[in-house]
Amino acid sequence: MRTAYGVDEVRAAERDLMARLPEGALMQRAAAGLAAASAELLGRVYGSRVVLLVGSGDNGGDALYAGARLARRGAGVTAVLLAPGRAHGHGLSALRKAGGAALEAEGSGGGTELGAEAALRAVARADLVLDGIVGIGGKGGLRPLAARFARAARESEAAVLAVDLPSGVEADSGEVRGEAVRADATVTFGAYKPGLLVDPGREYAGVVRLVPIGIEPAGAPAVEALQFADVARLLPRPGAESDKYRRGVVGIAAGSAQYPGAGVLAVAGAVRSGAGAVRYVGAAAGEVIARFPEALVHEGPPSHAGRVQAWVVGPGLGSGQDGGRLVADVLGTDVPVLVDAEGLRHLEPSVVRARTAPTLLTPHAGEAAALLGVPREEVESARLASVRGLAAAYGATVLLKGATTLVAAPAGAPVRVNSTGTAWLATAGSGDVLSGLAGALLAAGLLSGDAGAVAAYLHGLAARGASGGGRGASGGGPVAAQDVAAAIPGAWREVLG
Ligand SMILES: NC(=O)C1=CN([C@@H]2O[C@H](COP(=O)(O)OP(=O)(O)OC[C@H]3O[C@@H](n4cnc5c(N)ncnc54)[C@H](OP(=O)(O)O)[C@@H]3O)[C@@H](O)[C@H]2O)[C@@H](O)CC1
Ligand SMILES: [K+]
Repeated sequence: MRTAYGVDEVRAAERDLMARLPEGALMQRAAAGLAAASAELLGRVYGSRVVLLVGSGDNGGDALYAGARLARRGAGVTAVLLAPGRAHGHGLSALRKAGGAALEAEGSGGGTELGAEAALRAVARADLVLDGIVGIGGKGGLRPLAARFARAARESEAAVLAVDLPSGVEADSGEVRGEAVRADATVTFGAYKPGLLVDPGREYAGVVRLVPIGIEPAGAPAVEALQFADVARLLPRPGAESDKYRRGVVGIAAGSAQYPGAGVLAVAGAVRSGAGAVRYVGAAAGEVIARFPEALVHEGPPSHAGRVQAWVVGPGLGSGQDGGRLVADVLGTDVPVLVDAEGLRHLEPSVVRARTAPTLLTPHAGEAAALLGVPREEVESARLASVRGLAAAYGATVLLKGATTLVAAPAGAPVRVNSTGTAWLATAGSGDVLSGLAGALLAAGLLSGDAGAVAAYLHGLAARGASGGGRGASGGGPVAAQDVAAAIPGAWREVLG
């Protein structure tokens, strides 16, 4: 499991350790990790041009000490001081002693070159820029001078390495207000911060490397990401004695005369995901049976369809009264229910809260915005707060779709983040497949938070497999939703194998 801790937890762990170590020891560990990552990005340190963007806190101190190490190895290192009188004193001395220079980006203080213009020219000419403007002490959006240098770093050809986290990204949430540094890589210290795993912050961080400096945050992480081994542990495996009921019967109430395909794709996701049997209720029974003769189709309300261990309701339902009746009927059962897509339009918080069995809601940003009564942009810019808010309001587990998927439980457990997906996955019908997949896992007995996170993981992996993109998020070619469903068994084998 990859875990990420909030600023308060990291600070508390730092205090505990600092009390037992000589002064400056943690900063030296951080600087050593930064210098090693810098050397990797540069390829050759000797003769390279390195610029340090140095703010007024310890984040800038880390950059200065790393710069001193690089200067000793023959790099030409220039520190750009954004708050000249307040830069980390010992770090600045160390840099100067190692042969590095400093420019003052503000005011008309001393130094060999003056003013922001010279500093901006240095950034434009650099091979590597180290972003030590702010770390976990950052508050609000970047101030104007810092924002100007964040832009300059982005416009320069230099590789950009963020110290602890890209300046302008909120450590606890991944929110970005205005300008932020866009890094090719980030070296983070002691623990991942939520903002490095959650969009939009994640996109600014590039490749993230964790440098252990000895701190061990206590308590539950704020955010966690399942890894291969975690998913393998959670995946249901049929035993010799398993019959279809033990494997789990999943019910799918989806599709309409207008959108029969959504019903077919939700069934496809469930059939490919280990369900013992799939029952289908809805207007696309003919299409479903034609494609999946193994499905059991029923007429009448879902609650009369026979034994089911979990229901999926919503994909492709019309928004009319029929949809509302179907959702109400399914929510009235005492088994786990997943509500997706049009089904989400018929939700009453009080009805969901009153359920005794788990409910899993799977909105994309637009649907989440409608549920919260806010504009879509607000959900996209504050994804962590949005998913937590929805889970609390509905007393349900919520899976918020996106380039990274977030899964929040109502009782405030760590939010699960998944980034196995690929940009090719943003295609019509892929959400329907996800609902069938997650429904099958619910029917197999997984807890709703596990079912959501494991489904998101497999769905992303299947899409990568189908797109031929390997394990990278941007490779490969187009995929259709049915290709994703067909690739689920392969993704499953990959995890177990
Ligand atoms: N945790 C650990 O174990 C270890 C942590 N270490 C390192 O320490 C870092 C934390 O250092 P920190 O506490 O000194 O805060 P930091 O991030 O440098 O920023 C504070 C300064 O920024 C300023 N500022 C604030 N907001 C701003 C904005 N929007 N735009 C512009 N400026 C803004 C603010 O200015 P002020 O408000 O005071 O005017 C203040 O002076 C951490 O990220 C890691 O790199 C390592 O050395 C190893 C061990
Ligand atoms: K930084």
